[in-house]
Amino acid sequence: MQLPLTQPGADAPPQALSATPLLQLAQVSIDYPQGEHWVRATHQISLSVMQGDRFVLLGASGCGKSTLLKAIGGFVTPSEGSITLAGRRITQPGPDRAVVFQEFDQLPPWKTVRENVLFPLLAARRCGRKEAAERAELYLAKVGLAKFADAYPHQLSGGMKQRVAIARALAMQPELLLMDEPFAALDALTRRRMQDELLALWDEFRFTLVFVTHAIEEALVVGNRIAILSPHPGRLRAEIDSERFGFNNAGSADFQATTQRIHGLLFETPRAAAGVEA
Ligand SMILES: Nc1ncnc2c1ncn2[C@@H]1O[C@H](COP(=O)(O)OP(=O)(O)OP(=O)(O)O)[C@@H](O)[C@H]1O
Repeated sequence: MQLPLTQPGADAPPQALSATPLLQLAQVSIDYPQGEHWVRATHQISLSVMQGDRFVLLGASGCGKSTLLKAIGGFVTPSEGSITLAGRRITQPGPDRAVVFQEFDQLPPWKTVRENVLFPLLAARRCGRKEAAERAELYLAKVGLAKFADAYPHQLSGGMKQRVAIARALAMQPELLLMDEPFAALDALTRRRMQDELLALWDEFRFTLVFVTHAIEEALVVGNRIAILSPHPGRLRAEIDSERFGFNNAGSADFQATTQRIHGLLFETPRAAAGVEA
């Protein structure tokens, strides 16, 4: 069976043809200084993310996924190319992009769960105090943590901390939710549950997500589109439409075949990737 792959630089998938991309990366290269030299982390990557996409950046360790996400967040400046959000060039971090990281220590430990969600809302003047309080209650309830609003991060499990980070990010009602391997440090059962909960939140709020992972199955389940990056430096190898995959068909022949093909693309085994090489 042939995968619905598009080659790098090819047109966007059919459902998006008439829409304007929310996020656009055009020929983005990023270099880091290393001694007297520069090391290229990503090379001329072009991508378009549509409103409501669950867009996954998938690649092996060191291929530049986090670097690309940091550049979208405005924390890293590309050496060439441009990144635009709703037509505006990204040059610095802003409250229109909320980030959830992998690390459990992303929540200030001296603030309660409620304060953790409230603080960025107030600091960014995203809304007034009353609305901020209402948003904090709403999103904490949505991630199942209403009863823990007065707890401190050290009193929570890893999964609960990630739920707070997600509530904090969603409460900002950002144009883009950026997630950098948010579930990678969780045990397998919790990880799966968190993926499920994230999809349920997306069903309700339809935010636009850019999600970094190195796990093929996670990419297929979470994403509706997947960009596959090759390593050293990271280049766009292929783009996959993964809308049809979910937990309900994770054992299917189609799912397994797609997993194998992606594996071939990631690790450049020509046979496995036959017919879908970029
Ligand atoms: N601050 C930095 N300074 C110098 N080099 C860096 C820096 N951050 C990342 N790099 C280099 O850039 C390349 C891409 O790193 P990056 O963390 O983006 O990859 P990744 O795909 O997210 O990897 P992983 O899945 O292991 O987190 C690597 O070679 C890394 O060593």
